Amino acid sequence: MAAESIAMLPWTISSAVPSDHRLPPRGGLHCGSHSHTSAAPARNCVVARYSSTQSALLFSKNSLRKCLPPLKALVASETLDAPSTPFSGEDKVGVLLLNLGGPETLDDVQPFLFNLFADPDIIRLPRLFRFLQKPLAQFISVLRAPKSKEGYASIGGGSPLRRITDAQAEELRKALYAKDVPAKVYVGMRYWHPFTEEAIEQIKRDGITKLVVLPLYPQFSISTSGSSLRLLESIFREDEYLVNMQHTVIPSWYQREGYITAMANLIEKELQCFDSPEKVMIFFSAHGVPLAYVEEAGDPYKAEMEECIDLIMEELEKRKITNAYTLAYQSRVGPVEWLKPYTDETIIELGKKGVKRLLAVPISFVSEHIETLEEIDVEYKELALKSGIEVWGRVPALGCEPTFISDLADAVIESLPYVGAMAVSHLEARQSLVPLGSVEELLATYDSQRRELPAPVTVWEWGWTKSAETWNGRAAMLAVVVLLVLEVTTGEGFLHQWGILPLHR
Ligand SMILES: C=CC1=C(C)c2cc3[nH]c(cc4nc(cc5[nH]c(cc1n2)c(C)c5CCC(=O)O)C(CCC(=O)O)=C4C)c(C)c3C=C
Ligand SMILES: [Fe+2]
Repeated sequence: MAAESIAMLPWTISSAVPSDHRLPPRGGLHCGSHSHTSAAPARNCVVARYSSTQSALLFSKNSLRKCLPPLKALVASETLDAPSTPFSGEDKVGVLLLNLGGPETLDDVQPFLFNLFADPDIIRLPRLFRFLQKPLAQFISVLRAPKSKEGYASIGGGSPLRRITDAQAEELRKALYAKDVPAKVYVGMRYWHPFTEEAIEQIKRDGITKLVVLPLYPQFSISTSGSSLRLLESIFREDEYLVNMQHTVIPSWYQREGYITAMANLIEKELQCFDSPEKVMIFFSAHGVPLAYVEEAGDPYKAEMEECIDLIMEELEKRKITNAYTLAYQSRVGPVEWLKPYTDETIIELGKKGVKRLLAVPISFVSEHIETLEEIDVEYKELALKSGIEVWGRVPALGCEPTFISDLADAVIESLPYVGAMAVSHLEARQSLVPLGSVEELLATYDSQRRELPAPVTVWEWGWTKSAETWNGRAAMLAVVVLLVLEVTTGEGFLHQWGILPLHR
C-alpha cells in the first residue's frame, strides 16, 4: 500500500488506548531505549514493563541482562509463586493463533476494510464522537475499496493470508504432536474469516480446558496483537465457559532463538543470490504505526522491532556476515507522522548515497500478504530501480519454514505450565521463556505510558494535556465534518489530492 493511497483520518488517533477499557492503575518501568540508524549496529534496547500487582512482562533475555539490577529488585519484592497448574492428561489443550485476516475475493474487500476501520485500535475517535465510528468506517471503506481492490486484483484477486495461516496452524499442530503435545490449533482473524469469534465457538465445542493464545505477529503492537487481545478480552468477559477456561498469552516472540535463526537463514540464503553478497545492504522494512502509538500510548512496537533487528544482525555476525543494514517503516497512512524513517524516502536516500544492491527483508509479519507481494515486490522495487539501485532482492516471509514452526511449538510448550497462573513470577521463567500473561494483564502493560501524561486539567491548555486532547479531538472532528462536506460538494480537497476520490476532469 502506498502511503498516500490509504483512506484514513489519522488525526483521530490521538491516543491508541481506549479509556473505556482502562484497567486500574499499575506500576510501570521503562528501562532505556535507543534510536536506530543505518549501518550502525544499535545495541539492545529494552521493552521491560511490570505491573506492581500482577507481573506481566514484555522483554527479552538480552533486555533483561541490561536491566538486571532493577528487575532483580523487583523480583525480590514479589511473591515467587511456582507455576500454579501442573499439566495433566485430562486437559484438552488448544492453541489460538491470532492474525489480521484478509479479503479472499474482491467482493470481500470493502466489508474487510469496514471491519478494519471500525476497530478503535486503528481509528480512535474522541469519546464524544464514538457513535460515529461505524458510519465513518463505512464512509472510509467505501472510498478506499476501489484502490484496495486494484491491489488485491494484482496479487491474484484476494489475500493469501487465510491459506497461509491455516497451513501454519496445521504445521504447528504436527510439530506439537511430534513433541508429545497433542493439541488443537485454531485460527482467529481480527478483520475477516475465520473471525476470532468463530474460533472461540469451535474451542468451546471442542471442550478445550487450557488455551495458549499466540498472536502471529513477532513484535507486539497496539494496532495488531493489542487489538486482537482487546477483542478476546471482551469475548472472555461475557462468557461463563471462557471465564473459567485457563489461558495464557504469548504477546510477542521476536526474541526467540528459533525465530531469529530462521530469519538469519533466510537472509543468508538470499544474499547468496547476489554476485557480491558482501556489498549488499540488508534493508529491513517493517510495517509502520503512527508515532503517537509509540510516544503517547506506550506501544512497545518500535523498541521490539529494533531489538529484533539487533538480534538478527548479531546472529548473522556469528556467521561472519557483517553487511551494512538499515531499518525503515512502510505502509503509512495519511498525513500524520508515522514511525520514521519511511521506506520510500529511505530507498531514495540510499540511491542518492550510491548504494547499488538492496535486499529487502519484511520483518513485521510472518506470511506473504499484500504489502510484501504488491508494495515491496512491485512499488518499492520500481522506486529502488529508479533511484539508482541496480540489484534488488527480497527475503520471503517465513510461512511454514520448519525452524520457525518448531520454535513456535517450543514457545507453546514452554508456556503450558503457566496456563492459568495469575502471574509469571519466576525469574528463570521470565529469562528463558516467552513473556507470558493473561489477556487482561497484557492489555494493562501498555497502559503505563499514558498514566504518566500530565494530570487532567480543567482549563484550556496547549500541549498534551487531557483537556487539550479532548478539545483538539472535538475541533478536529468538526473540521473533518466540514472538510468532508466541502470535499463532496466542491470535488476538491485532501481525499481527491490523495487519489482516494477520483479527480474531476
Ligand atoms: C505488524 C503488521 C501490521 C501493523 C503494525 C499494521 C498497522 C496498521 N495497518 C493499517 C491499515 C491497513 N492495513 C491493511 C492490511 C494489512 N495490514 C497488515 C499488517 C499490519 N498492519 C496486514 C498483514 C494486512 C493484510 C494484508 C492482506 O494480505 O490482506 C489495510 C488494507 C490493505 C489495503 O487497503 O491496501 C489497511 C488499510 C493501519 C492504519 C495500521 C496502524 C494503525
Ligand atoms: Fe496494516
